[in-house]
Amino acid sequence: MNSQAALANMASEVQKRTFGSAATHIQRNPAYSELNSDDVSYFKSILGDNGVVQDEDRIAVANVDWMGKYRGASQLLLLPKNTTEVSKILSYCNTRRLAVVPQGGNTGLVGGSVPVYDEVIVSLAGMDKIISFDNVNGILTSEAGCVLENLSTFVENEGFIMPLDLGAKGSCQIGGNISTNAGGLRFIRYGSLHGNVLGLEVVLADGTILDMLTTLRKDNTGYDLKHLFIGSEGSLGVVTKISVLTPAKLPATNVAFLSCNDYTSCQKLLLAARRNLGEILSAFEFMDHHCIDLAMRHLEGVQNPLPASQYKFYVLIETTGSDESYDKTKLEAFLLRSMEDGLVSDGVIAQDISQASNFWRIREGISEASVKVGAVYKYDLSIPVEKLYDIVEEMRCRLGDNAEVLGYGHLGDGNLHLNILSSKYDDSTLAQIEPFVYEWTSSQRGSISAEHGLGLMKAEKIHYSKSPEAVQLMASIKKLLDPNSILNPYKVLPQSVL
Ligand SMILES: O=C(O)CC[C@@H](O)C(=O)O
Ligand SMILES: [Zn+2]
Repeated sequence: MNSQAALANMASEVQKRTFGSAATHIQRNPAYSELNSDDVSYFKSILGDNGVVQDEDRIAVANVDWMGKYRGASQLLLLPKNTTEVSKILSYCNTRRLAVVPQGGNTGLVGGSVPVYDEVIVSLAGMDKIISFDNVNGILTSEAGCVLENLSTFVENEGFIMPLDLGAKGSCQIGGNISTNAGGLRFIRYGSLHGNVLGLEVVLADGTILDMLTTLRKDNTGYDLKHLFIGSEGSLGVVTKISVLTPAKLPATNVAFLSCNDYTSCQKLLLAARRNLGEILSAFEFMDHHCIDLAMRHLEGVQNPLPASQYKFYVLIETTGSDESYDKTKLEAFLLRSMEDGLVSDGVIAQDISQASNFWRIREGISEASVKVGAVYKYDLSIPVEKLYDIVEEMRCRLGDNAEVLGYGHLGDGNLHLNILSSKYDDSTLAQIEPFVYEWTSSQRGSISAEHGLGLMKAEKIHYSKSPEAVQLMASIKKLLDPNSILNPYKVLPQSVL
């Protein structure tokens, strides 16, 4: 097969295997070169044989996302061990016009971390060293490929915690977390990575190493450029080192698992929790009963904390503070009062770590359980809390028996995860969901990507949440930093503006 025919074949294969409206009409950009044997030799000369992976099985793993939904056709996986090697890779790819996908733990949900066509995959997995920890100020500096859970364990041994926690912590990498501006379960208490990341080292598309790796809390010297890279999904540069502010670890954590009879009660409970638990409130997560049913069906070893009856909604509340008995008494009093006020129908406070882990396993495991069913359409929306559940109900009406619709997420942050489970991916189901879900979110002035990014899935949908002027400005920034558009192509921004 000649190379043109091979590419055409690859394109149609990618379209067949990659599901989602965004992917189906994007053509491979002909401006990109095709990889040749000289390129491979060059990469071997800088990375050694072990840093250049051509083994089909290993590349196959890196070509597909963890849901098995987005699949590229890359033939090359590179494993740099330091920033200089990343710089040499990008400088070469930029000159050669080879497109690149930076890859962290590949736990994303929007097809942002896998190739679309034959992009070279640059994995940060080999850059996983902790560089320093300032245990007076709680400032961690590390390479970007460190797995979040390893960093959590490290800082916890020092008496601190990571400001970020999420279900994928065992595989996701801090560089990927920062590149997607991951939100997660501690957002309500510690806020966004825009606030917690102090410094970054980033390699630009032409290989320039941009040293912004400060550990200062305050620094108003000019534009704060790191923010451009937090949440830009590897489309403006590759994050190679990070410094993060880690909050002190507090000794008392309590977790309650509650049920509510209706969504209005969940909202009122959130307000009551903010008022009554105040600064010790560290998580407020909600799930509808479809989520609990799914978790019980598909997660091994979990137990329903409230098995007596089926309730409509469940809420997980966590408090973290400095006084175990004071905090527990406060949470118990809050729970009792909420029951008297009719906001909570039933509830239980974890009596030990294993009960607390079971509560969290249910909440964190919903995403994992959702991909065991067949096909899952995932939407990650920011919507004003009072309207947040309306879209779940609208979707149920639209889809009827064709699908199971789940609503859960970080209620305390106004972030809904709308998951639609179906037996298989098909265009007719998709047509019932999109563009309605985006139009509806836009009509509420919500965001079509609260915390997962746009990736490939929503690159062409950005206009539902951003004005044409804002998108144009983003395109200008992309062209300035990556004029040959080699970094993570087809993602984040629509092709039409680039
Ligand atoms: O899979 C999803 O839709 C959500 C994943 C994650 O953000 C969560 O909060 O569990
Ligand atoms: Zn989430």
